[in-house]
Amino acid sequence: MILKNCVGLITGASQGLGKAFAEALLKKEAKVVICDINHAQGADTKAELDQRYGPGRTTFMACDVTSLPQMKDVFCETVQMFGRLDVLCNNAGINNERSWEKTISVNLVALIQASYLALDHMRCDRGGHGGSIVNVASMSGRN
Ligand SMILES: NC(=O)c1ccc[n+]([C@@H]2O[C@H](COP(=O)([O-])OP(=O)(O)OC[C@H]3O[C@@H](n4cnc5c(N)ncnc54)[C@H](O)[C@@H]3O)[C@@H](O)[C@H]2O)c1
Ligand SMILES: CC[C@@H](O)/C=C/C=C\C[C@@H](O)/C=C/C=C/C=C\[C@@H](O)CCCC(=O)O
Repeated sequence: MILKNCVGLITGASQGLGKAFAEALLKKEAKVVICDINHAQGADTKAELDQRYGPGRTTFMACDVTSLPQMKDVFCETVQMFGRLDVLCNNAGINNERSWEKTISVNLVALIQASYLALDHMRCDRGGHGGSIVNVASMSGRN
């Protein structure tokens, strides 16, 4: 898949699978926005990816995916900074057995909200270029 100069936004990408997805896009010469609730880890990861893949290709935006105003800002800043959005990866997820409401809010509601926001920027009839939305799930979701 040709991703050169494409722009990907990955939620929960300060560490773990999200960080690995960011690296996969950077290796294909895309630009990446990593957004995460963990400011310190996000800043460290941006610095590490800048060193590995060159400056100006990775941006960190601190946000809580369950906050619609924060997510609206993340999408607007992404397009202002890089001029386009081609890939959204809804990766942020938690496994909080003490609060099923919070788990549903992060793993499901935020994913749907972010997907609608992405469509606003990707839709060809609204000035976008189309794009792809990748949702990360779990076998736990089947049980
Ligand atoms: N690791 C596994 O074995 C596994 C298995 C099945 C599914 N998954 C799914 O893969 C995804 C990534 O998992 P991982 O193992 O890399 O997890 P991880 O805990 O290492 O990383 C998740 C990231 O999401 C961020 N995050 C959490 N809540 C957030 C919020 N409200 N707003 C913004 N960012 C938030 C965290 O700060 C963290 O950086 C998750 O959706 C998880 O459910 C992982
Ligand atoms: C229970 C694992 C998964 O459903 C939820 C993950 C939520 C947050 C990510 C991270 O903090 C924890 C990951 C833990 C993974 C544990 C075991 C995995 O090997 C399970 C793989 C099967 C699957 O859930 O798809």
